[in-house]
Amino acid sequence: MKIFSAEQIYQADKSTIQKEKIKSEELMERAATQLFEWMHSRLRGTQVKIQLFCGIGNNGGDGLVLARKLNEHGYSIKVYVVNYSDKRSEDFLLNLERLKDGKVWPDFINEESELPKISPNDIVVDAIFGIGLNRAPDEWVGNLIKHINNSRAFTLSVDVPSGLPVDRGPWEPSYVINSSYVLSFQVPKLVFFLPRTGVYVNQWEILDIGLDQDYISNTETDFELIGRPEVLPMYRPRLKFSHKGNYGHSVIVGGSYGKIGAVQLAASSCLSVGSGLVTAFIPKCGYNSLQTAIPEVMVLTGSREKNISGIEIPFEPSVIGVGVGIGQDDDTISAFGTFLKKMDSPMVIDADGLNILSQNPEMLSDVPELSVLTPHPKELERLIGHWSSDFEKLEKAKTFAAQYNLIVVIKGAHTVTLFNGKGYVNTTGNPGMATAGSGDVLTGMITGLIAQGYSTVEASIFGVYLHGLAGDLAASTKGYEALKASTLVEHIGSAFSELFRQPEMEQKDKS
Ligand SMILES: NC(=O)C1=CN([C@@H]2O[C@H](COP(=O)(O)OP(=O)(O)OC[C@H]3O[C@@H](n4cnc5c(N)ncnc54)[C@H](OP(=O)(O)O)[C@@H]3O)[C@@H](O)[C@H]2O)[C@@H](O)CC1
Ligand SMILES: Nc1ncnc2c1ncn2[C@@H]1O[C@H](COP(=O)(O)OP(=O)(O)O)[C@@H](O)[C@H]1O
Ligand SMILES: [K+]
Repeated sequence: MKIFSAEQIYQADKSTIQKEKIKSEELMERAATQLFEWMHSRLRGTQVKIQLFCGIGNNGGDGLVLARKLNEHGYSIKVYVVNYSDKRSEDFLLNLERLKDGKVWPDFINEESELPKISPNDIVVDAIFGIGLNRAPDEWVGNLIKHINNSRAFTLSVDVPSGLPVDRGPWEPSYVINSSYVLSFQVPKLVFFLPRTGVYVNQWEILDIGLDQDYISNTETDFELIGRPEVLPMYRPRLKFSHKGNYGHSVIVGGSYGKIGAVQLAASSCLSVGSGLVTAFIPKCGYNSLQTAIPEVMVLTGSREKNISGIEIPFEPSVIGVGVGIGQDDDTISAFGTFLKKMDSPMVIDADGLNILSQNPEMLSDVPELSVLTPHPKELERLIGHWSSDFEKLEKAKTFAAQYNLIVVIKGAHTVTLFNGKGYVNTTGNPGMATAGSGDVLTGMITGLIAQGYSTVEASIFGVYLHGLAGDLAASTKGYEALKASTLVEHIGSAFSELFRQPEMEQKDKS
């Protein structure tokens, strides 16, 4: 699903109005009707107090239309207009009149007003600012936002949490609504998925308000949300008369004394994702444990006992995944540098492989183009330097990826894969995956997919999705805390099956 910028959403809006020959107020009515139906289908007339805080733009207009509809259906409502500017939008004004026609008179809140009482049992509708926010809210509006947050009432945000700009970080982090639920129009907003701004959004859902589909499909976006519909077409079915030679030979290079487990996890996930053959290249100390733990994996050892000091692979592998548990001994660093110089086909680089690159940036130009780098935020910071907002991070990482023609997978709650100026935002995964070794599993999975013929960018997007899905399936039986990286590996198979689960089967399961 495409993630639009605010500018593109306004364009979609315009294009819909022109094409359907409707007025903007009709689009607002359509949007707010969706909001109303969402609430009404859940509340079914329950007499809970609903406090609606409406700004003076179109987001506020949506709130006013919703208030009118709630009122018509007998809900107990209280409407406030947060009067932060004289520049009221036309559709706001029109709907203010319509609300008054229905004998609802809002209270106007300004700098002098007392803060209204909000009980934790109330429902707050947050329609103060939408995607039109273009500067920090004034202090008194910020204080109102803080007051709403402190009330602990269920807060339903219209389109976006008020105070959260959609194309940058907030000016003042405490002047943003902490939304219990965001009902966002037509397209998801990037800020919902980034670590510093996603925290304002507990849950979100898209309401289809029928914006122009032609515009949506013909418009290129900088970011795309990756769900099942996006990854299914990437899947490469296994053929009946195929053999292991058709699915590639992966090599996992890594490990050092005390960190052989990282290679074990990567090699075993590489096999589980379907690589035909897997060889691990490790220091001698890991030979027995690895051979014992995973009989399917072939093991090559370097000349040293405790670390890798030279990387020699006596055959032509389909792909190499390097770096997990490899450490940063001087001779490992120089072995890695020599190895990069020899290599010309794309590889996957993780963990200390990345740390070696950040400390020896001259090696970056030897990384084969289209290779995949899988940093967690700390590793990324070492590679690209500090950032002051998620947006700056993405820009810097994009520039870095473009400079070396690489794929950069920024791991986290919503892993973002960057390639060719575009970001692919993952939707699977859960906090149970914040556990030792889960990144090693991802490295093995991406490597194993490349071995089978997936392009490196597809392997990254698909691998990240499957990895998160395996995590979600694992969490559904193990919970978050008990989830271990090896449990992720065990669930890779069911993650594949889950991809092909039919909606009918899901329905049956529920009944
Ligand atoms: N296509 C769709 O998806 C549809 C969208 N719809 C809805 O429209 C919403 C966008 O509405 P919007 O453009 O009127 O902007 P909104 O967020 O209400 O802000 C109002 C104005 O406030 C101002 N302002 C900005 N920052 C400020 C600040 N800090 N302190 C004080 N003032 C500030 C700024 O005006 P300025 O003062 O800069 O001239 C701004 O224009 C969208 O989120 C959705 O809910 C639906 O109705 C139909 C279909
Ligand atoms: N809160 C979370 N939600 C979803 N996925 C997560 C979360 N925390 C971590 N992950 C995933 O788990 C993996 C952790 O990788 P990493 O930090 O490299 O772990 P390790 O170095 O221990 O192997 C990444 O793929 C990341 O996306
Ligand atoms: K809002």
